[in-house]
Amino acid sequence: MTDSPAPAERAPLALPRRGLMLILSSPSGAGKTTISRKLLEAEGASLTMSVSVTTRPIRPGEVDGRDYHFTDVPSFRQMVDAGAFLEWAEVFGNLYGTPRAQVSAGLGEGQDYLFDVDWQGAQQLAQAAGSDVVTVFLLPPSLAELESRLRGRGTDAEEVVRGRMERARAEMSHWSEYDYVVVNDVIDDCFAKVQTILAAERLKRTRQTGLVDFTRGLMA
Ligand SMILES: Nc1ncnc2c1ncn2[C@@H]1O[C@H](COP(=O)(O)OP(=O)(O)OP(=O)(O)O)[C@@H](O)[C@H]1O
Ligand SMILES: Nc1nc2c(ncn2[C@@H]2O[C@H](COP(=O)(O)O)[C@@H](O)[C@H]2O)c(=O)[nH]1
Repeated sequence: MTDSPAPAERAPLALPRRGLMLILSSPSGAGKTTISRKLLEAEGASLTMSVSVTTRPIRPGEVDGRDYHFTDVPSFRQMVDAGAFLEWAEVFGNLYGTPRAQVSAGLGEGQDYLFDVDWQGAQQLAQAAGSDVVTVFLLPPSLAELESRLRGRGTDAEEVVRGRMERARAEMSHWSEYDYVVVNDVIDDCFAKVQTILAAERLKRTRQTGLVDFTRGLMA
C-alpha cells in the first residue's frame, strides 16, 4: 500500500522555469493582433502582452492603455532620451516603442511576454535579450487576401491601406530572420500552430531552471 494520492487528485508538477519573450511580426494586416488576442485569452495570466507606446493616431475601437499607450512625438522623444524603451522604431511614419519596465522583473519568475512588433523591433529585442526571445513571422496566404483584410478591418483611410500594401513586400523580405514562420490562412489553424510553438519553447531544457535539482533528486 502507498500513501501517495492518485494521479487525478495530485496537483500537476510544475518545475521552476525562466520566462520567454514571444515576438509576433508580419506585414500589416496579416493577423498579429488577432492571433495575440486569442493567445492572451487562452493562456491567461501566464502570458502578458507588452503594450507599446506610439505616436500614431488612435483608431476607432482602440483603447488607450490596452491596445497602445498613445502619445505625441515630443513625449516619445523624451522617453527615448530617458532610456525608457527596450527598443523603438519608426514604422509607416509613426514612432513605436516597447517599454522596458514591463518585462525585466518577470522573466526570472517564469512570466512569459508577448510582443507585436515589426522586423526592426524583433531584431533589437533579439539583440537585447538573446535566448529569452522566440520570434514568429506570420505570412498572409496571398497579397490579395492581405489587401482584403486591411480593407475589411475598416479602420484605415484608403491612402494608409495603400501605403501598408506598398510596404508589405519589404516587411516580408525579413521572413528568414525568424525562428518560426506560419501562414495565417485559417485563424484557428494559425492560432493552434503559434500556441504549439509557445508550448514547445516553454519546455526547452535551457528554460527549465528547476531541472538540475529535480533530476538530482530523482537520481539520488
Ligand atoms: N486568418 C484570417 N482570416 C480572415 N481574416 C483574418 C484572419 N486573420 C486576421 N483577419 C482579419 O484581418 C484584419 C487584420 O488583422 P489584424 O488587425 O490582426 O492584423 P495585424 O497584423 O495586427 O495588423 P497591424 O500590423 O496593422 O496591426 C482584421 O480585420 C482581422 O479580423
Ligand atoms: N518596432 C516596433 N514596432 C511596433 C511596436 N508596436 C507596434 N509595432 C508595429 O507597427 C506596425 C503597425 O502597427 P499598427 O498597430 O499601427 O497597425 C506593425 O507592424 C506592428 O507590429 C513597437 O513597440 N515597436
